[in-house]
Amino acid sequence: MTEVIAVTGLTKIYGTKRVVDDFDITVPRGAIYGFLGPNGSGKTTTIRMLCGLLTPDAGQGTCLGYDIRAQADRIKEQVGYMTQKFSLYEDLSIRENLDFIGRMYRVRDRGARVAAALDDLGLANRAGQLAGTLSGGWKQRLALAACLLHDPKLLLLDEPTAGVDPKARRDFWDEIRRLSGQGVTVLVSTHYMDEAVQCDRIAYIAYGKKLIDGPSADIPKQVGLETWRVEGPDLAALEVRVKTMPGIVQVARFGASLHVSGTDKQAFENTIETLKAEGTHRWSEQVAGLEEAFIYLMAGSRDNFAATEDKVGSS
Ligand SMILES: Nc1ncnc2c1ncn2[C@@H]1O[C@H](COP(=O)(O)OP(=O)(O)OP(=O)(O)O)[C@@H](O)[C@H]1O
Repeated sequence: MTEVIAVTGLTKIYGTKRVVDDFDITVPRGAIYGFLGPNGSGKTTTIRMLCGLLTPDAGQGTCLGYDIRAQADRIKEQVGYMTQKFSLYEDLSIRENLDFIGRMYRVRDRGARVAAALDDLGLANRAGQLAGTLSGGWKQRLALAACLLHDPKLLLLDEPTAGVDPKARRDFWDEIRRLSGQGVTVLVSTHYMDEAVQCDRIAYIAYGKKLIDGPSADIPKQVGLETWRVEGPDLAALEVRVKTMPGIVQVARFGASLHVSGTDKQAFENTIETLKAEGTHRWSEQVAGLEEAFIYLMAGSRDNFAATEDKVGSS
């Protein structure tokens, strides 16, 4: 099986809200697939339908070769799911938590597996410490270790490093890369650019619909940003002025330069010509990268939950 997830038409409706709307996705084995999108856009609901925790209102397909409707229990056994909030027991010790998860999944050689996980984590000498006393970064490493105990073939990570410092995020991603290298497939929802750039493929979701999907390298093209880089004096003042000019949809600071982007080719190029003619700054055309595309997508995203509530309220 080369496709770990293959679903079409996935839909979930709560009341009058289609929180996931006709969602298709194919995830190849070993891929790191990023789910990007604003709050309330349906990422968690999608993940929960894929792993058999939630029954879709429409749609069909397979996850790990099992039917997402008829064989949800089989899927749950083989998936590692790390939820947004720390879901282990804060008043159990680190070892007790791992042992409990091992029992739940009926892990063979549980004692040895837990000991190995503690060693891998570097927590063997703190195994008796209560999980609730760990820092955010350590809690997240423990949660990852717990959801790996039963050797899942698919990892579903829902904003796994929210609120975790950059160093701990990097360590976490080193581990994810290592797992992916071993053939574990990873689906991860994220709001962070440094996580998005780690993904092989990206799907961008808003209002429950998938708007963009493809290999990370293709995303900037799909977003359709034209970008110029500008260097020179007083970039702060230039930034304020350029933002209001016709055809400009984004001005982002990259070190000692600005990246100025537009989507309407004609209007954008007219404005760039006007600015270049001023002769005060150095302008060079730039191939838009994932960073610009990510900033553009996330900046254009209102909180979908609030937006939906507005719509409901005003109707
Ligand atoms: N059990 C439920 N009952 C009613 N509405 C729900 C339920 N679960 C989710 N929703 C709504 O569905 C929408 C999508 O929520 P979901 O948590 O899937 O989004 P998300 O993209 O994961 O957001 P976030 O990044 O904030 O976690 C939201 O408007 C949410 O309020």
